[in-house]
Amino acid sequence: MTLCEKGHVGGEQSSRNWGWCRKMGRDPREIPLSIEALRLWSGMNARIGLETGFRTTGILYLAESEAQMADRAAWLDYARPYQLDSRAIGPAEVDALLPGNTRPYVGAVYTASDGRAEPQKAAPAIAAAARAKGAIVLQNCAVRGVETAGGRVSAVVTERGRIVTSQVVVAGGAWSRLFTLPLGLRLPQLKVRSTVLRTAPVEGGPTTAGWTNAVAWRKRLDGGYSLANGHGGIADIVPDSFRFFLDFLPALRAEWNSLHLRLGARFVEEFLNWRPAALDEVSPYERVRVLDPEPDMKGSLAAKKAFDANFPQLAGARVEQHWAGMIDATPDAVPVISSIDTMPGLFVATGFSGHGFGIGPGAGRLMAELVRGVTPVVDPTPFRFSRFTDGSKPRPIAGL
Ligand SMILES: NCCCC(=O)O
Repeated sequence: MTLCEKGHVGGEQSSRNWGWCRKMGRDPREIPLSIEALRLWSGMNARIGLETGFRTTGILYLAESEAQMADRAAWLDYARPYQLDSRAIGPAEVDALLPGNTRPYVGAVYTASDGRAEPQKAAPAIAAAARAKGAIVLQNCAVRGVETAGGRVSAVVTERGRIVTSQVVVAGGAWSRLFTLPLGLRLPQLKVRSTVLRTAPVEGGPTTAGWTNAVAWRKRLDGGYSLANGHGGIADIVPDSFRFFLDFLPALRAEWNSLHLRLGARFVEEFLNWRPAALDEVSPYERVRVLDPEPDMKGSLAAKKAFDANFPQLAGARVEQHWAGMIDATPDAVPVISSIDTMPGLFVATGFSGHGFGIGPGAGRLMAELVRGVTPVVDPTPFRFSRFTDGSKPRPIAGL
């Protein structure tokens, strides 16, 4: 197995996300895969002999009104068949889980068995373990494209030469749409810019992660907190926003109150530079080794302010870093983990829609099983690429 990475392992979204590993709040189509992912996370450090930062900390989705509590708790109906430990709790239990919290909540949905890992540690550690098992991990080695023979995958062309192969998995995150375009695929994928900050280590405070309307927090392995704004991020308007407008219209309607649309430099950047190149030319993947978008400082500082208001005893915690990442989203907010019917040997794993880190180990297992042609750990049907081409009209499930 050879992994080609245009930059370095853990350079883009795998290191830039919140670090949450959760079953709670998942789209029902993802619940079985998230259960498998949490099972794998819980044994990951022992399995690879390295520290990923995974800890079972519990996660709270907090409610500020009875109406919001009812919305949050509605998800429990989807989870019931799986007998998870997710449950609705009242204000007394919220207070017990959030020492020092000063904001009143009417309750929360709580999953004690959910947790977090450290995005900046996990992917490099897992890659190192794969290497130790014989995988070849090539960094600074962009794949420019895929070659076929008789309609089947026959090779990938990298900036350093050709690799003959009959099977390729495109797991390109925000780049997957561009990469699959010359392969004749119409992968409806847009990007959401999400900003996170981290504080210096601080004594005390909750170990349970929490998500309010204003801020999401989780304790870090280094003793600080990772914080993000409670809203859904910034959707930069780019040429693909127009191409996929109708595909994403239901998602846009569902997320209208939490997404911020922006027209700015990203439109020009993608219009000019996000274009397929010939395989013997320098590709966009070499020109942008690491996609490092501008953090949304206003939103990030608002998150810190909200966290400080919740936990005044932690307000002195210094902000060490703000960063942003590009979430790659599909119209139904469910990933693609799929073979591609029109090109035997081609597989795609992408579109994790902001939930990819937590579900990653399960997604990796499922993709590997599809490639090997063995019985998959969960039903892969919800993740098939062909839902975008067979007239299914994929859309998010209302209320999630
Ligand atoms: N963009 C949200 C990241 C956390 C999560 O959904 O698990």
